[in-house]
Amino acid sequence: MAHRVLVSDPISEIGVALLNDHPDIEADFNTGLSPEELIAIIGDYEGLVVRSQTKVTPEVLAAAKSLKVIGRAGVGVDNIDKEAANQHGVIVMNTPTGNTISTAEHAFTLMLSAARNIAPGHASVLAGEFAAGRKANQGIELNGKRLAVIGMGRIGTEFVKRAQAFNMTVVAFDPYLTQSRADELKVELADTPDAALTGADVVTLHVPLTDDTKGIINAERLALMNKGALVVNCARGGLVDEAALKAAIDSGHIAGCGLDVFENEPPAADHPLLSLNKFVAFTPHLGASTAEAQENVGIQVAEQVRDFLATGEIRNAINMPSLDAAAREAIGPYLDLSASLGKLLAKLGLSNPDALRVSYHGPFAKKDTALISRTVLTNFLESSRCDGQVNIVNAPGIAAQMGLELVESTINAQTEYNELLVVELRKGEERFRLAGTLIGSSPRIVEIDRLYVDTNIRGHFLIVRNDDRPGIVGAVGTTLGNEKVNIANLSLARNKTQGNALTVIEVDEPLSPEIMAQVRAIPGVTLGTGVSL
Ligand SMILES: NC(=O)C1=CN([C@@H]2O[C@H](COP(=O)(O)OP(=O)(O)OC[C@H]3O[C@@H](n4cnc5c(N)ncnc54)[C@H](O)[C@@H]3O)[C@@H](O)[C@H]2O)C=CC1
Ligand SMILES: O=C(O)CCC(=O)C(=O)O
Repeated sequence: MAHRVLVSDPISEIGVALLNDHPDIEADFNTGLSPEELIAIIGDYEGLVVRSQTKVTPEVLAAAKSLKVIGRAGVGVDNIDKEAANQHGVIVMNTPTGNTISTAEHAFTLMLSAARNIAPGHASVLAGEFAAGRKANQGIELNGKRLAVIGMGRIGTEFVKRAQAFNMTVVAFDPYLTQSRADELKVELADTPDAALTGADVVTLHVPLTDDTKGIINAERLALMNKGALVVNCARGGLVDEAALKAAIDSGHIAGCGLDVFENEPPAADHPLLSLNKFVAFTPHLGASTAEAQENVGIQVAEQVRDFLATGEIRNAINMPSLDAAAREAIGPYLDLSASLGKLLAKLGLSNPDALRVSYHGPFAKKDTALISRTVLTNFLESSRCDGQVNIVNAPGIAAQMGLELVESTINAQTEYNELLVVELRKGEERFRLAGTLIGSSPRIVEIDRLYVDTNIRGHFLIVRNDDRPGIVGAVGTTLGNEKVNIANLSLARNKTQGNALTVIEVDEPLSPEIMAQVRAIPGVTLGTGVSL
């Protein structure tokens, strides 16, 4: 059956066509839906493509019983309830690069427009007040002025390049900007927003709206800027305390602002900032509204959603490690191995563990291991809980609710294998571990509870713990033979000091409870588990 995708905001036609061109995808373009209308139909769809108009609320996600992926044609995902998406196991992807240049150009335009009174000057010409408009609208030169940039990601960096061409000096605050990158970009690195704003003539914002950044430009910080400064916001409305900005402009300390975004969009007609008529430029969230940007993000979002639904490839997910074709090639066999190790841990390991530790021995460091660890966790939880609610997106949240800590470690000590993946359950002082590796390119399980085996990762298995004395494995084999169960493979391991042994028998079909009961009744068998991986 085709994967159904709802495109609920306008994206470029080429994006919708890309989705529909795939034989396994059926896309419906249905925009302008009310929240109730969206809730009524979302249950039919596996994919949802939005821009910023559609609000993906917890109520929408609760109704989205088949939804697997939300694609945002743009950067900011604040219109999508990430918590609820995680809880429902829905991957959220954005298209981080497609609108960078358009948005940087727009922000720069707002700075120039506010500085040179383009909007009030334009209005005066239209009103037939040429001379009066000329007299009233003397501007501010940007040459040599100090620019503070809050957020030096993709858009911030592009803005800076343009500002440097205008001979502005730049100071930047971004907690993830290193000194060496700041040196490379020829910007002064500030340790705090306060340090960036002190003595600045212009501030421009290029950060996502989060609990940390909400209201990042407030009355105290505006007061740190030079008299006559400008505020440019082409990121998100909630970043600026609008009342504080209006008060600072009214007081004459701040000259004006260029805003593409407002705390509530559209702003009310009587919004206090809209009454300003000098050093202002307002646009209706147009940062990414160019043909080029919309084509870029429309194509990117369609390709990402299509590839995820058709092949499982994950690109630009904000709630999942990425798995593109190259990464899949590098870690694909380990994903298969980690899924089997997770399931086996659930069958053989400790009940109610406190921690699941995933350790990487050998040159794993060059691989992106986050997805391997998450695959172990997901399969462990899925096989332990049987409620069908666990998936790779919500597994960390479910583990946290259960009080199960996922611990990852990289171990440099040499093992007899080039790379060894060890998964271990911990409960107080108790430990239970499994290990696997690649032999050639084949994933193999090579250790069960510190006993060395060599077995496949897929198939039906009988795992027997028994006293290490003659005849027991033979008796197990006879029981299987009597029941016409074919043995495909057998791996034996023994612990001489403890006098016990472990046998992993691969069989052609799942073992019935009756056969398992017969196996467990064999004298000397201490544990018998049937597992299908
Ligand atoms: N007006 C419009 O139409 C558009 C608006 N946007 C907005 O612009 C924002 C930035 O976009 P990009 O540059 O592409 O994102 P990005 O992810 O490349 O850059 C964001 C930067 O903010 C930094 N950051 C995060 N928290 C911070 C904090 N507390 N203080 C300072 N820096 C912090 C990050 O380290 C990162 O470098 C988006 O989140 C979106 O909200 C993006 C595109 C269009
Ligand atoms: O035009 C749009 O879809 C809004 C773009 C935007 O705000 C973003 O990409 O974060």
